[in-house]
Amino acid sequence: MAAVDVRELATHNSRDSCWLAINGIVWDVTAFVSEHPGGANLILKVAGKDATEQYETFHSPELVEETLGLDARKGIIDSASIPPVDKQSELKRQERTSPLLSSMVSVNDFEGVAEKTMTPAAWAYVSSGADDEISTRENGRIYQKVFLRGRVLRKVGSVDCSTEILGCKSALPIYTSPVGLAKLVHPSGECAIAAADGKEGIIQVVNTVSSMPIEAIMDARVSKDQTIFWQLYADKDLQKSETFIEEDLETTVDTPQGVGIAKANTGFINADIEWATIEWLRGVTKLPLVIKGVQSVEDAVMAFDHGIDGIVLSNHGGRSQDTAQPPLLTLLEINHYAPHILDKHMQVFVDGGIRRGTDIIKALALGATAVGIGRPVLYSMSGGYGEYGVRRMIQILRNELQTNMAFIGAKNVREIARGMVNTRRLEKLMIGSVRL
Ligand code: HEM
Ligand SMILES: Cc1cc2nc3c(=O)[nH]c(=O)nc-3n(C[C@H](O)[C@H](O)[C@H](O)COP(=O)(O)O)c2cc1C
Repeated sequence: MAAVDVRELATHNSRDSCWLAINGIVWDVTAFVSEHPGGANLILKVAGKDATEQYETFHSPELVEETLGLDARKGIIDSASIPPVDKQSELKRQERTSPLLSSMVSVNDFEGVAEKTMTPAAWAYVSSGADDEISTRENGRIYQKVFLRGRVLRKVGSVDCSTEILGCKSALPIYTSPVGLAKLVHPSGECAIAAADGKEGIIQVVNTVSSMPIEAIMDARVSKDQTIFWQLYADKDLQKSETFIEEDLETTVDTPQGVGIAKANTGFINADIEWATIEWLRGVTKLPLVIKGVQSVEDAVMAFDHGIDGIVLSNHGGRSQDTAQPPLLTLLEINHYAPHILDKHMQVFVDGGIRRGTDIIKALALGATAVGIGRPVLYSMSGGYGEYGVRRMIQILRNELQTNMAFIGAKNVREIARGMVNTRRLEKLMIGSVRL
């Protein structure tokens, strides 16, 4: 490849002619600028420059080639002439300014560290919700409106929190939800989560647009038997998704897997997913299928009738549509209008605002198999804590869950029963009638 002079690169700094250097290679992105799913401005800010640091904050190394193709390469640049960013010393600075991990005693403690140590852009990206952030707030608040009804004199002895999620063993009825761009928070990104989850015996859900390559995440597992679930954002070109599932998911990835499917609106993502797409997916893979983002009892019943293996009641942490109802309320709807779908072939998962062991008990009492933890995963790896922070966060939840299961009179997760929660204050918030 031809050598490109840094001064020449600098002249291609506009929408009309836009070049970037990434890891020493110069790319012509002129045709791509206005199609960039992250927005044209992000690219234009680094036009004519070495964009490696900004690019790597959001993307895996191979994405540029996959997206633009080799023809978009203009040549090689001597990236040694560009002063490197010392990521290790930045991490050391964060470690020095963060409190001792042992002083973190509740999941919410990590949020305070994250706010102080994350860059303003990362903090805004992770902590924010859509519009007025009403759903983000209400997701958590709703758990405070449910009261526990413990049973006494039940000889609980030692409490066993383990369960099975889609046929895979999990030490706790929790999993880490897919959270994009973990690398924004810690250089090990999703690899730190994989290692922490493996050591604590829980399952990680990884999304299509993870910030670390899937191979690196798989290598970060503690053993080949560690389960990872994969979330698929179906491509506009369904054939691409089919090839991905057949070639990458079922062959490269060699442990028991789940596939999740989510609907969203950015660039390459297929926003036309319908129930027929689910039938297509069922034909493409024998892996368990989970639909994430179910927000009504009507759709929960549709999923059940389509033979889906699991649903995640979720409004994506209030990040998509503001004022979407809290997932716990959707779970209550299912209890009220369609209890026949609980405890059958389809498992129900819930996420959004879960921060306490008692929150987990409340969701399980209403029929959830397990709950997803989103933002706390990223908060707990901030401040330079990485894998150790995520482990501490999981351990805090485990301790709270064990203690509260003993209080409530349940020695294992199957003994957490509907009668152990009083949901009276929520019932007036629930929709008055539905047509199923
Ligand atoms: C030529 C270089 C680039 C290519 C080919 C590219 C490609 C893409 C693609 C395909 C997506 C969709 C999601 C994904 O697959 O990750 C995306 C999203 C995004 N990109 Fe880039 N990108 C480039 C450079 C950059 C740069 C330099 C930045 C930041 C300064 C950036 C920031 C983002 C952000 C913030 C998103 C949205 C992520 C989300 O909402 O989940 N990209 N980009
Ligand atoms: C930074 C960030 C990125 C996320 N990215 C995705 C994603 O790519 N796909 C998805 O289905 N959900 C995504 N979510 C939503 C989470 O999977 C989860 O549903 C939500 O965060 C749960 O709420 P909580 O953060 O209150 O625990 C993201 C959440 C955050 C905070």
